Amino acid sequence: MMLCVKDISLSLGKIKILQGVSLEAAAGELYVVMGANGAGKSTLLKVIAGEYMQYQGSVMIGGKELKSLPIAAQAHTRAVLSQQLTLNQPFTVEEVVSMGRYIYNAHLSATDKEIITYALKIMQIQSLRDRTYPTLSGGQKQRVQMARVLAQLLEAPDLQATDYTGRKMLLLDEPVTGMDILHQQLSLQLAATLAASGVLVVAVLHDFQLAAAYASKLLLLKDGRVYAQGTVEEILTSAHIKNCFGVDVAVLEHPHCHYPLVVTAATGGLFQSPALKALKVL
Ligand SMILES: Nc1ncnc2c1ncn2[C@@H]1O[C@H](COP(=O)(O)OP(=O)(O)OP(=O)(O)O)[C@@H](O)[C@H]1O
Repeated sequence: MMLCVKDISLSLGKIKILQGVSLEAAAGELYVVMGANGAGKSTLLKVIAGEYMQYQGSVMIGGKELKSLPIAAQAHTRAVLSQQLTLNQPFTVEEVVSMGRYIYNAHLSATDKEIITYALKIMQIQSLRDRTYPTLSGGQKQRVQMARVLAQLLEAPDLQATDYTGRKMLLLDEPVTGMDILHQQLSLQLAATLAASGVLVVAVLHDFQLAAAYASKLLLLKDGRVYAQGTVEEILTSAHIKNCFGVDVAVLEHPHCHYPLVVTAATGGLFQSPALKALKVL
């Protein structure tokens, strides 16, 4: 098992953010974390990324306790796309993507440069390479960030040439926020392709359809605890979604695809009187 999180708890200030969270994910999986705003998804990802070392419990990556791994070794094994990354300095797109390679060498080799160009191409941002990052649109920025983590992860300018099994982990926190439908699909297909090459991918997603189509395993968090984990069919049920998100949905069989369709059952119902009481608005 490449990633084994056992009974972790984390408090920030006086608030318990995560309580008794456990999960296991193997190399090659596309492991999706879902849950309502504030459920603890980003915090869980940050713990796995080594950003909060004061957690209780254990996080084993490739058989080693996270706390015992030197920072450089961590950066070489995993790439992280964080939520709400702010970068206000006028770096160009190419410079931002290059940051993914500087963790290996202070001077970029010919291979590093090929990987950077390849990542720009995969995320379809070559035409933006000389633009400054702060001037980009939200979805364009997110594509640049995907290209940066891709550049960090790859060992060759090719998606499928290398077997990354047991060596690389990709952590994506809401990677498709602001992206149009093409680039959402492109990003998840990229994640799935990397998973097929042995990368362990952990992604926080809010979109049920993307999760249904691409997740190999799903974890549902509620109030800092694991509410349920399992396959797409086990997790994406109308009862689980109602309990975690407070919304009535219908889970339908997709007419053409192997995954379920999650559709909201009614519009406007949240502002009818009993529902408002349940939401504690009245
Ligand atoms: N540094 C912090 N200090 C105090 N509380 C924090 C901190 N970071 C997060 N929290 C709180 O922890 C809880 C979980 O936050 P987290 O960002 O993990 O949620 P999330 O599930 O990723 O939500 P979202 O869907 O909105 O991104 C929230 O109540 C948040 O306010």
